[in-house]
Parts: sequence; structure tokens; C-alpha cells
Amino acid sequence: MLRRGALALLVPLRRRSAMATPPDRRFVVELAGSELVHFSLSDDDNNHRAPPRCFLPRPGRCYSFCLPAAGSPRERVRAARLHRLLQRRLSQEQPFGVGSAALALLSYSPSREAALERGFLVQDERRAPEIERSLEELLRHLLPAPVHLAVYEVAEGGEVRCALWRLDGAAQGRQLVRRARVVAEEEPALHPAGAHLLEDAVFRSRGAARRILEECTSLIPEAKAVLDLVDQCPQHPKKGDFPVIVIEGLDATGKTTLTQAVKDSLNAVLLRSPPPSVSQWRKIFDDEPTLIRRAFYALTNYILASEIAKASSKLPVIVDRYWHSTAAYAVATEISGKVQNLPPLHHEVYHWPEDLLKPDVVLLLTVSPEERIRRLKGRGMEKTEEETELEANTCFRQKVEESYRRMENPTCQPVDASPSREEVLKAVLHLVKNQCHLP
Ligand SMILES: Nc1ncnc2c1ncn2[C@@H]1O[C@H](COP(=O)(O)OP(=O)(O)O)[C@@H](O)[C@H]1O
Ligand SMILES: Nc1ccn([C@@H]2O[C@H](COP(=O)(O)OP(=O)(O)O)[C@@H](O)[C@H]2O)c(=O)n1
Repeated sequence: MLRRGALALLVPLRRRSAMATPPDRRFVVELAGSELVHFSLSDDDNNHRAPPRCFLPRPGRCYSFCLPAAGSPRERVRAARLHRLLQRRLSQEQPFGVGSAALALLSYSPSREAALERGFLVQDERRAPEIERSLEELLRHLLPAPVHLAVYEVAEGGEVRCALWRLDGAAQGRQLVRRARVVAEEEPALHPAGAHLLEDAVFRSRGAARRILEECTSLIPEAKAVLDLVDQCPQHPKKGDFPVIVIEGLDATGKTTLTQAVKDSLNAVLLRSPPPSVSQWRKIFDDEPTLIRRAFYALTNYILASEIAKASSKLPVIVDRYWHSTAAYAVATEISGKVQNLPPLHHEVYHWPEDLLKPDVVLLLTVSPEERIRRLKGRGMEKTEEETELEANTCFRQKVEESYRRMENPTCQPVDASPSREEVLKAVLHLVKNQCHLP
């Protein structure tokens, strides 16, 4: 049974180019442990490059396919939701999941940034015929024809060979498009998804995020409610005369505790992000692909901005998370691999949006991983999927924190939040009173 709105996904994605694999197409797959493997397909007998570090379980087999990721907001929304649906099917539904794993695959062209495609590399360690059969059936059912399915095997001598098949619609037939060797490729200077962050995950303006959620109203009814709330907010709310201080940081660094204490000490207004007016819809959007989820959080920051503008005309304002959370988690989610794969310092993705009310001070609470886990356990609350991800995935946590540290104008000023509640409060009040010229 297709999920709500999934049938609408079948609105034809942009027709794929007739050539299945343009000449300079590259692939990158993220293995367990955040290791990236870059490779390409070569049928040039003079290309004696070795196969990539192996993504092929022996004596297994692998399959891969991709969806276009670039295009209009409508095309990107449908491709993102289709990708999310496939991710669920490939990890939760029989016969997948048992003895097979679906890894995130990116297909890109070094010469054509817009040619980014997102897909999966399915590892089948048992070479089970039902995996190939079920995968083909899934692709015929969910993806607009023609679909290209690559099948990888290890040939004698350790070579990795690929057969590329073209599946035309519901008909059972498939045509062999090409056979090629799989060869290792150098890691490009910039992560292939980096150039797309600004339109796919870190929105540069209220309009850019709005255009994505507008395309969701027929698929997610709550999107309309969010858009209505955003549209009631002034376009460029002005900050009042009182200081606006934002507290940022990973889960369980002590933001909730500290912001409450600072509120009491400064007789400030405490605002949280996302604001209460939209928090009932978070679970719905947290369940969506990054493109839609981050557009939701980006828009909630604009709703929060109008609340900050009003509150800061009367009292100091302390904010628990704001735009830096949205951007840092978006970057860390979209950029696979390790910290070194993040966009470089001063990249536009770290710059505050021109049309969003800017705070006076942003403090980044930092604690050791061990202290965070202690506090997570101490909090005893149900862990969100993301917190579980953070706890399980040191690499993801490092990418979030490093993204926070790279933010500019305003920067996120690190504050050691490991000491006691009282000591952290004292240090923060000292910082804030100095920087905001408070008595
Ligand atoms: N300075 C601190 N020292 C020890 N425990 C703390 C400190 N600050 C917060 N905690 C505890 O850590 C847990 C997480 O704090 P919380 O404020 O909820 O973090 P966040 O809002 O960043 O997720 C809570 O149980 C809280 O009581
Ligand atoms: N302005 C914001 C606020 C939260 N978020 C997302 O919401 C997640 C957790 O928010 P939360 O408030 O439940 O987490 P805690 O503050 O309780 O640690 C963050 O990890 C972000 O992914 C966001 O993207 N943008």
C-alpha cells in the first residue's frame, strides 16, 4: 500500500537523458563508518585503474539506481519524497533488509553541477534471486520508465564488473545497455552535494523555503497551515531595542536548563524554536526528506523572527535554537562522510540569511561526548531518531558541531557547558552583560 500522497509521487519526474551514463559520470557511496568510496564505470580497455575499495560483499552482488535530484521545486519535492519512500521500502520491507543493505549513493558529473542524482546502492551478500526480482519490481512500479538498474559482481582476478540494464515500464523485458569495469575515482575537492545545499537544505531566503512547502500542500495538508502562519508575519520584522541572545548546541548540552535560568536572571522573554504555534506539526515534517523538513524549519525561523521583533521592543529576549540549528543539522545530514567533507570555511552555506532578523549574540554550548550521554540519560526523555543518530554516530555529531563553529555574521561563540549549572550560568551572564552592555 503506497503511503498517503505517494501516488502523486508518480507525477513523471523530468525525463532522464537518453544516455544512461554520460561519459564523465561519477558515483560516491557512503559505507558503514562514514567512509566514502568514489568510482566510475569504464569500458575503455586502456583504463587500467584499479577497482574501488570494495563495496561488494563476497560472494555477494550489488545493485544501484538513481533519481534526478535537480530541477524545479515541484520536481525536487517529488524526487525527494520518492527517494524517502524507496529508502523505507529497501530497509523495512521483505525481502530487503535481511542480508541486504541500501547505502546512500550520489551520482554526479564533475563538469555539470546540475546533473546531481540521488539513489541507492543495494548490497546483497547472499546473491538471492528474490532481491533482484523484488528490486526490479519496485523500480518498475515506482519510477517513471525508463529506469536504469546497474548490477555489480566481482569477476575472477578481483575485477568489479557492472552490467547496466534498462527497464522499460511494466513490461517484464529489460535491455542490456552496456557492460563496464568499475574503477576507483579520486575524491573531488568539494563534496558533490555541496553545490546543492543552498537550494536543497539550507534556504537563503523565506521565499526559497516557501517555494518548497508550496509544492507540498497537495501531499502534506499541514504544509498549508504552516504557509498561512508564515504569510501572517511581516516580511522584514525589525529587532527592538533590547538584546536578543540565542543559545545553540547539540541535544543535551543544557540549552533548556540555561535559557530558563538566563530568563529568570535577566527578567527576559524566553522563546523556543520551533515556536509553539507550529510544534504540533514537527513529527510530520521530521518524517519527511531533508528538502521538505529543512524548508519547514527554515520557515518556522521566520515565524519566530516576528515573535522576537515584538518581544525585543519590551524586554531582553533569550532564544533556545534559531537559524544556526536549522543550517548546521541540514549541512551535517546532506554532506555524507566525515568532517573533512564539509563545505570549506566562509562557504555561503554558513552565512545568515539576509531577510531573517539577526540576533545580537549567539552562544554555542559545548560539552564532551561522554558528558552529553550522561545528560541524555539523566534527562530520561524518549530519544528522537536524530538524538539516537547523534548518540550512535559520532561523525554526524562532529559535523553538526563543526558546522556551528563555521557560522558567520553572527558567529556561534563556543561556551564550555561542562561545569555545573550555576557556573555555566555565571559565565554566560558575564558574557552577555559585557557584549550587550546590560547592567
Ligand atoms: N551544567 C549542567 N550540569 C549537569 N547537568 C546539566 C547541566 N545543564 C543541564 N543538565 C542536565 O542535562 C540534561 C539535558 O539538559 P537540557 O537543558 O534538557 O539540554 P538541551 O535542552 O540542550 O537538550 C537535563 O537532565 C539537565 O538537567
Ligand atoms: N530552529 C531549529 C530548531 C530545531 N531544529 C531541528 O530540531 C531538532 C531538535 O530540536 P529540539 O528542540 O527537539 O532538541 P533539543 O533542543 O530538545 O535538544 C534539531 O536537532 C534540528 O534538527 C531545526 O532544524 N531548526
